[in-house]
Amino acid sequence: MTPIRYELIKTCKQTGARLGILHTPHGSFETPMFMPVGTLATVKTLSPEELKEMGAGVILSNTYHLWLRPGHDIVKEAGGLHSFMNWDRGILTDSGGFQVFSLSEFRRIEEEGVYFRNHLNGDQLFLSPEKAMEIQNALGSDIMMAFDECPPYPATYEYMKRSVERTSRWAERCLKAHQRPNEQGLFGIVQGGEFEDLRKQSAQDLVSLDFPGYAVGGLSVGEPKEVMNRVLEFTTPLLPANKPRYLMGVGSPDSLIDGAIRGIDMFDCVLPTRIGRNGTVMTSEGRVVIKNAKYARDFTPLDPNCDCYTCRNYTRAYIRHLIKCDETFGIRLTSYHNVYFLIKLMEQVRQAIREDRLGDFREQFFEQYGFNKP
Ligand SMILES: CNc1nc2c(CCNCC3CCCCC3)c3nc(N)[nH]c(=O)c3cc2[nH]1
Repeated sequence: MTPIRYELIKTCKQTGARLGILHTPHGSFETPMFMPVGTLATVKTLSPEELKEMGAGVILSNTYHLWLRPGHDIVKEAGGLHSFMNWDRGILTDSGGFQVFSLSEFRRIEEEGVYFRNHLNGDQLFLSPEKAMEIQNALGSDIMMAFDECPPYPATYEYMKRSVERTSRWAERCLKAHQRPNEQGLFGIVQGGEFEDLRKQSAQDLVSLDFPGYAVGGLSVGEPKEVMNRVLEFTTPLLPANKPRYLMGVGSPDSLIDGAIRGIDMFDCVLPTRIGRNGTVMTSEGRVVIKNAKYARDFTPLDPNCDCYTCRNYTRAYIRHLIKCDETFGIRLTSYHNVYFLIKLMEQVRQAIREDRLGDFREQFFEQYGFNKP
């Protein structure tokens, strides 16, 4: 029996968003949830204790990166990723498909797999469904992702159709290569771009293989937000209501709320730590670029409505000073706040679902954050 189980608690009467619990071998966590990204076996600058205190449940890592460095064999020898990085809650690993397309040039896609260059030293590499499963098996993640192609945006219908069919064949090969289905859950990834019939074909192919969970891939690749929302509107209903739905690579606060409203349960995004590293923070009143001179004598917290460690103890002026001086403590404070902000945003989304008012919450949040400003 699969170690991953989704429990639907209730549906928001105002929007249709779902409140659920994701049960994993490393704990049970409420959804909708935001999953911090820990590419190289660390959520950059933050400790596991800090992640726990802010309420992180599942974090992400990646087949491609850990295969290259330190090597999945070393992680396996350490007893798997949980012990290697001292994280005893949930871990989801992406299959490397996306990274091959986003990090590497000169790639060649064949039926057997993808030939590409190591983005660190230019060596020729080959990744396949079987190889991606071997690596994720060694990493010991609670949730593995099928090896897929995330096509570029935009792509022609013909290209997208061939890609969807190959991704479905690759998903089947992943299932066959799955060595420990009772210990690790494997999610299928729905592709098809913005073409409704291809999304339907992809979803039907994958649902017929009965995965414990499904991801909506191929989005947040440069398409307008209206396109993403439209694709979600006709894709999530194709997925079983009793299985978790993961929207890959999303995202900004508005996209998290709009994704939850369209039936998504799980999100991941590098945004909080990535923009945090250049001193940009998400606050309840919109983005703050802390290097801006206007904060030089601003002795208030990053976000007046935030109770995180950073906002309780430090001022904008101090954090601006650290970031401008390239002091490491500065990016720790901004990263902590940004991850905390998205995790707490999802707590507010879950509370709004409990009280059947996620539509009202969306209005109020968008207004305060400034998403509705023309
Ligand atoms: C940012 N937009 C976006 N990301 C996508 C991703 C990556 C999701 N994030 C994974 C982390 C990235 C950093 C390292 C750790 C794993 C996608 N992944 C896959 N496999 N397929 C997609 O269609 C797919 C589509 C995506 N769109």
